[in-house]
Amino acid sequence: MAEPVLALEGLRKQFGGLVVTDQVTLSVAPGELHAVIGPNGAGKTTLINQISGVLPSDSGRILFAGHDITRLPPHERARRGLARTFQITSVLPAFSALENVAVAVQAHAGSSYRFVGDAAAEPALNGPALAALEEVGLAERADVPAGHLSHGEKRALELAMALVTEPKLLLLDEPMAGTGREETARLIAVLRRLKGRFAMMLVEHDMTAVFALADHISVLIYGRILLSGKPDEVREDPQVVAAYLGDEIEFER
Ligand SMILES: Nc1ncnc2c1ncn2[C@@H]1O[C@H](COP(=O)(O)OP(=O)(O)OP(=O)(O)O)[C@@H](O)[C@H]1O
Repeated sequence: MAEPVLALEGLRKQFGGLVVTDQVTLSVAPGELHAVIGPNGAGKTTLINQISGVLPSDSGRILFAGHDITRLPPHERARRGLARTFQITSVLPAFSALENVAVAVQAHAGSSYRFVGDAAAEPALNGPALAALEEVGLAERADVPAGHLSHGEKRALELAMALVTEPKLLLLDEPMAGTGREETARLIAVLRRLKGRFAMMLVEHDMTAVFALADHISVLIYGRILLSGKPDEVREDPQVVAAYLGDEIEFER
């Protein structure tokens, strides 16, 4: 079996007396989409924060592309190809969609390009930026100010901004949150197209999205992995259904 892109070994995080993640061990294979599901407060966002480095882990190890990154700061993890998407902070509303992605291309390129106020004027930035917008279905909206995009389009834009960093792993934290049915379907289609090219870890409450996309699902309950397996195994596990999925899963059949 190919070396996993990401391997978590016994990861743990405690806030005061509250153990939020505990003994979390899982791995994400190259090109695999691994979904982490679980009820509110299960520790999913904390886990994503531990992986991206925003939160230091109390114990356990994080291996990324075979290297121990447990103690590295977030920017160093990002530089190695660990991209987190759907952070509200990243989009500049007054800039066009294309300019936003061009700025991300520029940031990734580092000092090779100098920012002179109009990043999108630089063809070397525009080319990859437009290609990324095409990948997420936003090419026709390239000139629209990001602030005027719909909620789902903004999420697709954030995804395009992550893609230009040439990630080895995309961490997707509830990309479908707040999107309508149609936009969810569009985002699912985008992620399905990207599947196989990037390894992805998806934290998501929308079970339609999870079961449409995941190759592997881990169920987190009270910070611990209750079950990790193929979607069909998870769907049919009586413990999981009882603890969490219930009617939602009936709905997805
Ligand atoms: N910085 C913090 N300090 C103290 N407690 C925290 C902190 N961050 C999270 N928690 C607690 O940790 C628990 C897990 O939170 P977390 O946000 O990781 O869960 P989640 O599975 O992502 O939930 P949701 O599905 O609602 O987003 C919650 O009880 C939360 O209140």
